[in-house]
Amino acid sequence: MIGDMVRPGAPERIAVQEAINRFTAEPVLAARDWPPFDMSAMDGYAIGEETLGEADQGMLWIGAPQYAGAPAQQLAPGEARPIATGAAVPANASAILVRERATIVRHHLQRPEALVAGANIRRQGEDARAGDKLLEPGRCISPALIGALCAYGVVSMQVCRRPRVAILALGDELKSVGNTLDTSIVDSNGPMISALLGNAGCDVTLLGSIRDEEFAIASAFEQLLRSQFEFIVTTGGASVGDRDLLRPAVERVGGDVQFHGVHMRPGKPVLFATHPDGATFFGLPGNPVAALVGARFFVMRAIRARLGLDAERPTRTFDEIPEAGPTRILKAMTREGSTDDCVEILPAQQSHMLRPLLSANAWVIRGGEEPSTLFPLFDTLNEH
Ligand SMILES: Nc1nc2c(c(=O)[nH]1)N[C@H]1C(S)=C(S)[C@@H](COP(=O)(O)OP(=O)(O)OC[C@H]3O[C@@H](n4cnc5c(N)ncnc54)[C@H](O)[C@@H]3O)O[C@H]1N2
Ligand code: MOO
Repeated sequence: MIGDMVRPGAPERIAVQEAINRFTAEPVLAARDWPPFDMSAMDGYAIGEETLGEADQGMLWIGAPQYAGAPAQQLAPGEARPIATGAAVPANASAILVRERATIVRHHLQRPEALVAGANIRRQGEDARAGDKLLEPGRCISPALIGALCAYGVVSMQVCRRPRVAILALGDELKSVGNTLDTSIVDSNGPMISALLGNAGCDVTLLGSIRDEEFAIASAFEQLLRSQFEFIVTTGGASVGDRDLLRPAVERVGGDVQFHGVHMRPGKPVLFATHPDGATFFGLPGNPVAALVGARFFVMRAIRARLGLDAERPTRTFDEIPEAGPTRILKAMTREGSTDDCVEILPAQQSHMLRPLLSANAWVIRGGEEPSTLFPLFDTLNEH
């Protein structure tokens, strides 16, 4: 449902150097050939066709060196031209003799052993041709892709705008990190969700906490809607207590609740709402692991849709017969190889227990009449 209700965002054009971890919104084409000209692959001597045969007693005179960045003139008859790696190869040169194989006698190159035509020459366009389609939409730009695109002459590209996300923690009891007494509750969810979504490429504004008052929460929402945040993510106040005021506040500002409550643990009270102005609300439960699960699986599903990406696929599906009852999302540790025996469900799965997160690297999703599946701890989006 989330995937159908969140649309891909508008693209923007950015410089290739700025594109790390951004997602392409349109195909990216090579702007020129690579290599852009016939180029020497070695430091050595450019030699003409007539010198390719067996070594003989003849000698070639040594011309002026050809360095990278200089245009290449034709070889003269009987010339062997010193050439640097990356330098343009003269049009009538047939091969490059590597420097270590060259025998120089009185400023002349002794005719070399037989060389194959084209030896040590990188041909223009052998890696990419101008106009080749390099990337489809929805590709994450990695450091390697930045290097390749620069070489292929790409200067800028259309990428998805970063999703703009506001994060607000609900709860009278919450204090920000560093401003706590021993008995205070630290707003740990805000920084955690901010880190998770920031890491996934979102433009995140972390707002801190707000007291449990419907009017105050609704006014904060009004302001966020006016500021055109696309995603308003809250934690806490999502359940059924007297002071759980998320839902009435969302409805007060015109939010349309699509679902509130999911048959799963942790994360049961999660809320998803849309707003006629285009914003999306996620109300995540206050219990820290429930908040993490909600951000990891529900908010990230929306972020994927917003970036034009498909739903995430599990890294593994188990043969296991599903249990009855709610879907369980279990912190797990996988070891190299990930065979059945290598997936350990960690102890202490309650949604206030953070200790298993110190070693977990995966989630096992079990129950809900589906085969059990395995997902990495975070959806970094990078492999797609
Ligand atoms: N009668 C029922 N009670 C509860 C139900 C239920 O179905 N019926 N569901 C339980 C489940 S499951 C969850 S999860 C929690 C979620 O409740 P809320 O979303 O309303 O969260 P709060 O009550 O505000 O807080 C719960 C817990 O989490 C701590 N918290 C809250 N915000 C933060 C934060 N930003 N950082 C760290 N910790 C936070 C808060 O202090 C509470 O200890 O409801 C159950 N109850
Ligand atoms: O589902 Mo609550 O999310 O158990 O902690």
